[in-house]
Amino acid sequence: MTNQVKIFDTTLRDGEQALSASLSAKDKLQIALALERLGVDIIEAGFPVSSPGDFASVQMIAQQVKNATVCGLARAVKADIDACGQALQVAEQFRIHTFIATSDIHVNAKLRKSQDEVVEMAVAAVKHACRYTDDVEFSCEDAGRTHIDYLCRMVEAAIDAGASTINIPDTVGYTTPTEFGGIITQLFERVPNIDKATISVHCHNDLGLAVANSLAAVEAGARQVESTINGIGERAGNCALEEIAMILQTRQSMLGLSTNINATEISRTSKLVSQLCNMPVQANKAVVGANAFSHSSGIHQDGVLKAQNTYEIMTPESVGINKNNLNLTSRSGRHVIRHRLQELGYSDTDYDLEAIYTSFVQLADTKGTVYDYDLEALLFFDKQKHESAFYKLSYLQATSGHEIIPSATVRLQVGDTLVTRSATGNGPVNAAYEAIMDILGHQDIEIVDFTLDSKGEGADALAQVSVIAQYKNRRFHGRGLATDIVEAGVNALIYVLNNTHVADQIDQHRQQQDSVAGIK
Ligand SMILES: CC(=O)SCCNC(=O)CCNC(=O)[C@H](O)C(C)(C)COP(=O)(O)OP(=O)(O)OC[C@H]1O[C@@H](n2cnc3c(N)ncnc32)[C@H](O)[C@@H]1OP(=O)(O)O
Ligand SMILES: CC(C)C(=O)C(=O)O
Ligand SMILES: [Mg+2]
Repeated sequence: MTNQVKIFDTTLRDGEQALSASLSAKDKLQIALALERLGVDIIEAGFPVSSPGDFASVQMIAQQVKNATVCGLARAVKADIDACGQALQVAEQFRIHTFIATSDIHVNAKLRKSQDEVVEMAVAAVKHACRYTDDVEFSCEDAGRTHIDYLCRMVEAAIDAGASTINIPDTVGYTTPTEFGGIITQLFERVPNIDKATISVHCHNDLGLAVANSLAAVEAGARQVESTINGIGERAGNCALEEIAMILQTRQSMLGLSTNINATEISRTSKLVSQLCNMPVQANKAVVGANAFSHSSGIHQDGVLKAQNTYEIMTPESVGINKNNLNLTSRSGRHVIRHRLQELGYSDTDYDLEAIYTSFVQLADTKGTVYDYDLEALLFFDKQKHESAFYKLSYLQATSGHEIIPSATVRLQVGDTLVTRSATGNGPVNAAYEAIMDILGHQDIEIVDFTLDSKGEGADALAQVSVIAQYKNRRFHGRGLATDIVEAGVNALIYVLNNTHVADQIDQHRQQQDSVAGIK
């Protein structure tokens, strides 16, 4: 048996089933090309019979993707298989995936057929699909709840009919790893022609076991895993591609298995899918969550600073993330504070670590995460910081709507002077930001993250904007809250500007001290 596990991606088919808004053909193509770069073996691009739009996007993907097999789904129905064959035939390599349910509950209640009739439909479907291609996959829907004798009978019949891949789905995420691995073992033991097909698994996550069940199946001999980026899919989703791929890579010496996945593309692909599908990734999601490579507690941060593998079983770089993240929170300790201050250019003699640490813990208790600026402010100006804001909003008017150019007028108090500017932009927030940048004389401030949240429920919720900006070599965080989204955005930027202003003062102060001490 081969040690190579094929990765079958069904983000565009099972994943898409779970989206509140369908993806456009252009979005689907963009995802398919990202999956190709990621190195998946098979891309299930859609269900061509379901709509003319799906047919067209499967066809477009089949035309453009060259380095993966493009696949389409079809019920055990001639018209579905014909639609699949027609959409896919332009591809360099394609697969028809046909399926029918095999559990008693589905056969009786949903299909309303006898078991014999269902076997006949499956065999006829596989044979019909083989008229288009040798690469035919057959799935026993709800295999996880199918009686093992009937499952063995169905698998044998489908292989005899010409299926080269047999997929065993746990359609409703009902099984447990030992149980699911046991089903795969029994198929290998009891189906006489099993060696003529690749055994695949397709696990859903209703009990949070999709990845564990897929792994158990692979350990029992399955050599294809069906999965989706970020685990999106029907209900609680499917086996997360990035998780199973990183399990096989990280534990390769124990499992002895490999895939064609280029793991350094994982982060980028995850972000693309999350953005186009409008499905945020939870911060603590394995491999791709914002916190997957963040360390927040002092003991861990100390460990990671001494040796990264104390708390990292894979590197962020291995999945395409630049660097791990050491969050400064009230759980942090002195080692990480000293490390961060060193990164910001301060040497041990510039500050009293014990005094800074005491103020830091107090600030972190009230603020949550402490950013670079906050840390520096503790060194110099903390107390005065907010009392004497250098920039204050004095007036804001923004206009936006359908078919008008968004514009904004902003009046800022800059020290003792009032300055007013107007600008246009691609939206009212952008226009207001342009006006502010004009007031500042286009200082070198880059907005690297802009997050808008609603605080409260319903349309009258408050808008909270969080902005992270890069200024010189530091990152500044600002938050703004208002009933108006534009005002919240402007408040967040002004918060940042006041911090950059203080940072400039700190720099001047340090330069003066250095020159007094005779340092160039
Ligand atoms: C587990 C899975 O994820 S399976 C894939 C699920 N994905 C989708 O359903 C998305 C695409 N589906 C669609 O666009 C539509 O459901 C279509 C075009 C396939 C069918 O639409 P309709 O003809 O209107 O049927 P509808 O969806 O209401 O009902 C499904 C019919 O297919 C039958 N059916 C379900 N699965 C299969 C199968 N694998 N093979 C044959 N018939 C099947 C059902 O028994 C039902 O038949 P009935 O009309 O005789 O009762
Ligand atoms: C069509 C099949 C493979 C499926 O999505 C499932 O059973 O969950
Ligand atoms: Mg599914």
